[in-house]
Amino acid sequence: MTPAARVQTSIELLDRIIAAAQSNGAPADRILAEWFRNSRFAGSKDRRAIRELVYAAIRACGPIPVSGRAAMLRLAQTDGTIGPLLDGSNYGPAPLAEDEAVAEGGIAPAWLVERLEASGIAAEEGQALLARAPLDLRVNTLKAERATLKLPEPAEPTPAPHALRVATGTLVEQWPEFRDGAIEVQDTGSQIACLAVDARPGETVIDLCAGGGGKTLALAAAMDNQGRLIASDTDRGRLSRLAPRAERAGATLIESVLLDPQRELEALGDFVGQADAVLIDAPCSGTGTWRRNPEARWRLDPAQLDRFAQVQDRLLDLAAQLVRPGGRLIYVTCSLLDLEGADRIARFLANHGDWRGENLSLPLGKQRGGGTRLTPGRDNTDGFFVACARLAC
Ligand SMILES: C[S@@+](CC[C@H](N)C(=O)[O-])C[C@H]1O[C@@H](n2cnc3c(N)ncnc32)[C@H](O)[C@@H]1O
Repeated sequence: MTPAARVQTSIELLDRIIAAAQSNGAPADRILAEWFRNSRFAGSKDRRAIRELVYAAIRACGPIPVSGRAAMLRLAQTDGTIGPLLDGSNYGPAPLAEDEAVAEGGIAPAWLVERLEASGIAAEEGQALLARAPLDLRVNTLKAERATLKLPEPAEPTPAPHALRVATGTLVEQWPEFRDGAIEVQDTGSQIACLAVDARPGETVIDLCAGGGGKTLALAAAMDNQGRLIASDTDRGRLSRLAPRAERAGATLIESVLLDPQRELEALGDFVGQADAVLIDAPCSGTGTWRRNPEARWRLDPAQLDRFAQVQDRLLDLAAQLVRPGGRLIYVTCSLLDLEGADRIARFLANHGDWRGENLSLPLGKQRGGGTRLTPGRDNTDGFFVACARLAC
């Protein structure tokens, strides 16, 4: 493909990504993967260039752009190589017309920027939300140790005890160490959220919103396969991804429990008042993960944020019923908004007099309200809010 054809293809893909964001359709990654699958004429260099152009254009626009071309024109204001390619050549984009729409820049739509600022995320912290995310691994202590593990490419330790950082784009899934379960891909922030659970061998631990089990696997390793580890979720598809991952990781203690939405306690009845710890990795806006999913900024609205907060409150109340006297619950969201972090744990503690907030001592992050917040700017992790509460004995 010519460089101009790559730009035009990126514009067309951006149109699809914008339409999908407006209709709650497929995420950008899936739209790109599908196009690559169906466009055999595009070689690996074309694919890499198109992916980079598309993501750079998404990052360049704050609010949702009116069109892919408007997004590309925005990017052209900072990337001088694009303008000359708007030349009307075969398969290339049409030349620039007078008064063409150029998308607005910025970090996010204005209402969301306001919410972030009110939550203490502005200036450099705001810019960092759109940087490129590093690629972190967790060494699975059921199979290996960070100090002695040999990997095919250089890897640097991060402040999480089992984490290693490798060059972004490294195809770790092809490494024998990945296939053998010695390593998992997991952001350092996510690993630190698991540390907050302080799961011990022999305990009964519930990972209430386990999804595909990213955190469950870290808890299994912390428990050294001893005790009971319940992985529950309402999403059958996500939960079904856990079993093969657990097998690869040698995590043998995990019990998966599919929950019925609104009737979660029916499947978890045996655990009422029994768990030493319940992790609530709650569904949220994902504002802390924009480095990986920058178009997620275009999918949020204020009503949706309020709905997330309601679900988070419900899950906190539900989890509290599962904890034994003296046990703990750990509340986590990958959001930087106080509405989904400090405000939620404050409400929980205000409504449950027999629970106390507990300070966490974590290798990264800074106190925010009744919890610890990790941010892409300060900690170079995904953004997380993590809080711990303990039930009186
Ligand atoms: C942030 S994701 C979890 C990610 C996962 N813990 C990991 O580390 O990979 C939130 C999960 O909550 C689940 N969820 C939503 N509503 C739920 C409910 N009422 N009970 C349990 N899980 C729920 C979603 O299906 C989703 O998998």
